[in-house]
Amino acid sequence: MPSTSDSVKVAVRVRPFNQREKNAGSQCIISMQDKTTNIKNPETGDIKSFSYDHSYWSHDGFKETPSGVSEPDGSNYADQKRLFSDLGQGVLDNAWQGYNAALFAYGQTGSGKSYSMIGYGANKGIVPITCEELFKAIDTSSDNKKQLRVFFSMLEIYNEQVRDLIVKEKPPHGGLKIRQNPKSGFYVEGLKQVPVRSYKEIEKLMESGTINRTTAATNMNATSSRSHMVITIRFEQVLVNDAGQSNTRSSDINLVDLAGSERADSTGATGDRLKEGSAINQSLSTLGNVISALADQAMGKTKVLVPYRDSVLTKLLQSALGGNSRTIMIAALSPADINYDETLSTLRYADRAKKIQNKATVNESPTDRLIRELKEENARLMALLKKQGSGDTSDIQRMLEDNQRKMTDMSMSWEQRLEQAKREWERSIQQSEAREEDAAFNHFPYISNVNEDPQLSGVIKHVFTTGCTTIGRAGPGEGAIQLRGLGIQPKHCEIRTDGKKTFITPSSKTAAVFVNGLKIHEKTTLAHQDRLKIGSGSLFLYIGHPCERKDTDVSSFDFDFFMTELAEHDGVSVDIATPRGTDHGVAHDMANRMLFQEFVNLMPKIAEANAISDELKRFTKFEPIVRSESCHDPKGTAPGKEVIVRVLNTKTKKVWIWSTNKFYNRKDLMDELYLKTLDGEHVVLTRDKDPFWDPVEDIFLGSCHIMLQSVSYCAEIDEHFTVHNYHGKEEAVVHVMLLPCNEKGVVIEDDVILEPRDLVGKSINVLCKIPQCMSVRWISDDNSRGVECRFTMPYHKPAKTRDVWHKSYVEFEFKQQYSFRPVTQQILDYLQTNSLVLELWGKQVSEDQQLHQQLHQPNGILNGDSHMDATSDVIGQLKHRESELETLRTDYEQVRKDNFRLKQSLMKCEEKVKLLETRTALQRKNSRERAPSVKVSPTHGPPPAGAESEGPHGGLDLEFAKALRDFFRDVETCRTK
Ligand SMILES: Nc1ncnc2c1ncn2[C@@H]1O[C@H](COP(=O)(O)OP(=O)(O)OP(=O)(O)O)[C@@H](O)[C@H]1O
Repeated sequence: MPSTSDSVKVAVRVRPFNQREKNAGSQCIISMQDKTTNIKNPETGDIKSFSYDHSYWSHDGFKETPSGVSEPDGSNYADQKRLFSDLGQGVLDNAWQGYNAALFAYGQTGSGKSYSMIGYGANKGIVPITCEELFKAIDTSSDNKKQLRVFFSMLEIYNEQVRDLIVKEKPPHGGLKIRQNPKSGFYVEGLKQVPVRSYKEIEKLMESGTINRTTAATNMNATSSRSHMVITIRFEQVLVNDAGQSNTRSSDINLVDLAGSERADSTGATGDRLKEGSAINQSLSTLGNVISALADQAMGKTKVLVPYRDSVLTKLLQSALGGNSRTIMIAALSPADINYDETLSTLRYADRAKKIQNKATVNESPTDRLIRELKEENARLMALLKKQGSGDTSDIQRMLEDNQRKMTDMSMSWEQRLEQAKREWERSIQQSEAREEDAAFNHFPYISNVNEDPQLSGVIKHVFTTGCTTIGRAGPGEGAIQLRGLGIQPKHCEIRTDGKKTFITPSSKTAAVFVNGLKIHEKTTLAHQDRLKIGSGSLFLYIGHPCERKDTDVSSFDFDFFMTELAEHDGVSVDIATPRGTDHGVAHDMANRMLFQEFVNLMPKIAEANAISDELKRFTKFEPIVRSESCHDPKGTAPGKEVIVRVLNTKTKKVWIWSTNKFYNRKDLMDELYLKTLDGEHVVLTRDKDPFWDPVEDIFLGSCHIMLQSVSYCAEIDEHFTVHNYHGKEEAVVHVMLLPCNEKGVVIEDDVILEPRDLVGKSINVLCKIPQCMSVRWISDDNSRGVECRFTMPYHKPAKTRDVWHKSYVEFEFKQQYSFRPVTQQILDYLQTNSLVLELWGKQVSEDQQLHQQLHQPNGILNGDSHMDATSDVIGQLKHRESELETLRTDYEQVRKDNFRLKQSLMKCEEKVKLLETRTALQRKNSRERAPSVKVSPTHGPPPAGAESEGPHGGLDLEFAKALRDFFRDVETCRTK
């Protein structure tokens, strides 16, 4: 069979700026010459260059034809046609020759993967063009002796579960199973492979697959950027010779749109004790590991283990990566400076991938031989089944059924298979056609879904005919739209239209409905192109009555638009996104734009986490905060800002501060937990696996700046300073004294000097006192919080006051003497231009301590109405502890039983040994007394054949042999246990 050794072909493509990047005034950091791609570090100006098989410039230099196709404007702009002729055509040629082919798109969310693979509107991507061209070639093929067959399948991998996108129904619990065939490798059991006759049919299947994907994504709270989509086109050429023998040449073309690469590795979550826990990105990180291992192998490293088995994606694509396939990878790049880190990591990833060597073989064999092989395989499996007896044979049974199905398929004529598929699929395809026709979008107002992935936007539409429509989680009924997204209540809101006007009304105070970024509480009129957010993440664009639709272009109302609008209503843009051209310089300007982007990306995830917490009754509230570094900076002018997440347990009142990376990691785990609950699993988590829980920690509450200039003049400071928190709000008032003193710490009054320079070479002594802190907001009623002050006097070690608990008027009674000896000009300069930063830190009692306190407080937790809240809180915690204890008890009980059984077996064995010893001695004695011609049974091992019929004492020998056998079996059982 012909085979070729080929390295993976790699192409990179840079897209135009998106609206958000344009609004932020982004700079393009990518440039290309021929096959080389360069990236510029926006902060240092350093340039790194990479060379690939193709470098596609699609950033600018294009014009749009009247039909909406982007074409080069006399420039080197790489359009969709060029990508197809460079990459897609090769895939097709390979398929005709019988080679497997694979095409991957890799890159961060929104970098243009789907644009290259699937395309948008008139700009069709490689997948549709390849399918279209395949059918064009099939239709013009004049070879009558060849039968050409095409099969289509489409699946999605999310959270290591496989879903068939062609099937509307929910996949079985845990998703479709991955099985391994000793010859053909891994495959998805029960995945529909639909025989198709035309490109039109593929288009319909892709359309319905996209609807299924969108519905699943909204129901499961899974944005598509977290899932992988694999489309497989199987192309078979069956050649029948004059003698009627047929030969099948086949090719699997795998077209893979990968999840956004920004979360490919969990290193970002360093420092989080649960960083290894999540499976959501397992496929993507394993893909990276597989590519690295294969690249190492290609560079001559030996003993490299390629971890294909570590994820669903890499199992399914084993042949595409280092196996029997010709493979192409498209790395999609954002041009914007704010995405520098991510784009650089994509370029590095692509650089590694190009080293991989594949060994593609033509898949060709006589059909009869394929059937014969399947029959032989089944005969072998049957034999195995018999041998296995009553053991677990489900895997063998499944393989047998699978082979049987393949044989039936092969023996059916192509026409019969098409007919069967037609019957199966036509109804559902017709239904979706009918739905569109019936929808009457042209006559009535409607809402159209908006998704993070533009491919999934505008896929689901709900029309409002005159009257009232209820929206909610409750089952569909007359005049009802069922939405299952997060934070949607059974009856969430209603939309009423009277033929001219449309109104939306939330059904309760707690039902979250936002119109154009603003939360509404009462009946609100909707206007054409209004943006709706229902619950915590279901986004829709409202399309008004036909008479209102003056502007029909809705392309600008994408996910970004929604998020930016919501963020602006939260006051985010004003605070953190300083407009370009302000006096902070380019670096600061970029930092602000990055911060704004990070905040906007974080907001919807925070809303989802809050909704999950509500639904799972975890009493945890997440809040994004922009932390200014000036809080900790002695000059108070540090421009740096950082987005962090404040986490509050509303029951225990414990607070944590998480980095955004830690939050994203925990959010993955929350998503997994939520999915399990949706699947009907009752999950009891111990604390060490709980994404909502962490041990208590000290919390930075705020700081105040005390100018040190007075110290350099030996002037006293005795003032009350306001401690401001991250929001700039008053957190407490602290009384601080910096009093000039002598070396013994005795305060010197009225000895201010006029010229600090005179102090050079001498000493400054200062007594620092922090007597009290007042109006501390942090202190709660439940006696579980305390505070302390921390600061670092310049040129001295960090210091802190004592911690004081449960009081909002705190007496620290702190006193410490500091000396600057000898005073240098440098010290004086520092004192004259800097401040002492006094930080107020919140302390928290651990939950276990709190529980203990509550149990032992004078009135006891179980008495009195005033303790109701504390009581239910403690009872909740006790129940949780009890369930953990119960799990441990069950485990312990199991181990104890096993132990008991083992001991019993051992005792039995010992008894048998004794019995056997006695019998052996008796037998020896007997045989000595008998005639010497009588055979003696061996003392070890089973008796020889025919021993039962020997002599008058055969019965005793038999019993003896049986006892021996039992003995050996028991010893064996003990050993294996
Ligand atoms: N070459 C291009 N020319 C014009 N527009 C492009 C190009 N590439 C991408 N875009 C636009 O950028 C946006 C994001 O692209 P796309 O949806 O393909 O990203 P993605 O990487 O697939 O994102 P996701 O991970 O969410 O699926 C889309 O609006 C798309 O139209």
